[in-house]
Amino acid sequence: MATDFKSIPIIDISPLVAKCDDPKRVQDPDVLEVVGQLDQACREAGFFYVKGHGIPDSLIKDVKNVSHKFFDLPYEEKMKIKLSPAAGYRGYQRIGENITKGIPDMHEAIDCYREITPGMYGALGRVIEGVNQWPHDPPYIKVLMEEYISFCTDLSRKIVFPNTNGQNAPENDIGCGAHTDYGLVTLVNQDDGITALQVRNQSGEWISAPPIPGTFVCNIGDMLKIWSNGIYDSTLHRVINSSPKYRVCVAYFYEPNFDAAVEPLDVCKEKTGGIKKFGKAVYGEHLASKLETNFV
Ligand SMILES: O=C(O)CCC(=O)C(=O)O
Ligand SMILES: [Fe+2]
Repeated sequence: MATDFKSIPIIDISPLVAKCDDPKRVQDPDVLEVVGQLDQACREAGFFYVKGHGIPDSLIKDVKNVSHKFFDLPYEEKMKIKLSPAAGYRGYQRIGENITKGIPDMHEAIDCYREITPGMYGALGRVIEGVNQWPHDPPYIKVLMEEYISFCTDLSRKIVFPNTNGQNAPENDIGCGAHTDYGLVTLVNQDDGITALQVRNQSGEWISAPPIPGTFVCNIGDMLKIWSNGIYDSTLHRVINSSPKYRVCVAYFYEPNFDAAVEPLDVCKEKTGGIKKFGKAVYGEHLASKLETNFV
C-alpha cells in the first residue's frame, strides 16, 4: 500500500547493473544496499527514479527525437499505421482513442508488443497476434526502437530479478487519466523540461514526477502487486501536461510472458500472514481484457 510519500526517491542502481548476473551478488554489500533501497521505494511509493542504469544517453535522446518527428507528421501519414484489433492492437493510436474510466485520453501513441505468430498461444493469444507496425518515415525508427527495447528489457530484468529470486473532472483533456500499469515494471523516458506525470499517495495527493536528466522513472505494475502478495502496490498515476509544449514520453513496459500464470510467491505470502490475497492471473487474459475495453 502506498504511504504518504511526498517525493519519489532517486536510486543509483549501478552496482546492481554491474553484478546482476554474478552468482555472488547476494553477498555483495553494494548490491544488497541497492536492493534494500528498491524494496523500500516499492513499499512506500511504487515509484522511483533510477540512475546509473547503463543505457546510453544518446539512445535515450534519439528515441524521443524520432518520436517527435513521427508525431509532427500530418494525421493522414500517421494513420497509415493505424492501430486496430485486426493488427493485434499494434500501431498508431490517435488522440482520444484510448479511454480511461470512460474519458478519452488526450494523447497519441505508437503501441507495440512482442511479436506473436498465429497460434503461438492458441485462442488466448489471438487478440494480440501480429507484427509491430512501424512508420516508413522517419525510416530508421524501427531499428532505433528495437535497439532501445532490447536495452530496456535487459535493464528491467536487472531491476525485477533480484527482488523475485529469479522466479519467473475530465482530467484527461490534457494527458492521460489515472491508471495503474498492467505488467511488472515500467521505464518512463520523458521529455526534459515539462512536468506532467503525477503519482497518487495514500492521502490522495498528486505528487509530481518531473523529468530528471539521466534517469528513468520506474513504477511497478499490477503483476508485481500480485507476485508480492500486495507488499508492493501498483500505484495510481496520471499525466497532465499544462505546458503549451507538445510532450513526448517513450514508455517501456516489462511484462510477464503472455501465457504466464502469475500468483503470489510463497516467500511473499509468508511475510504477509500466510494468506494469498490474490488468485492466479494469466497475464495474457489480463492484457487482452484491457485491450478489448481500452479503445473506442
Ligand atoms: O507519460 C508519462 O509520463 C507516463 C505515461 C504512462 O503512465 C503510461 O503510458 O502508462
Ligand atoms: Fe502508466
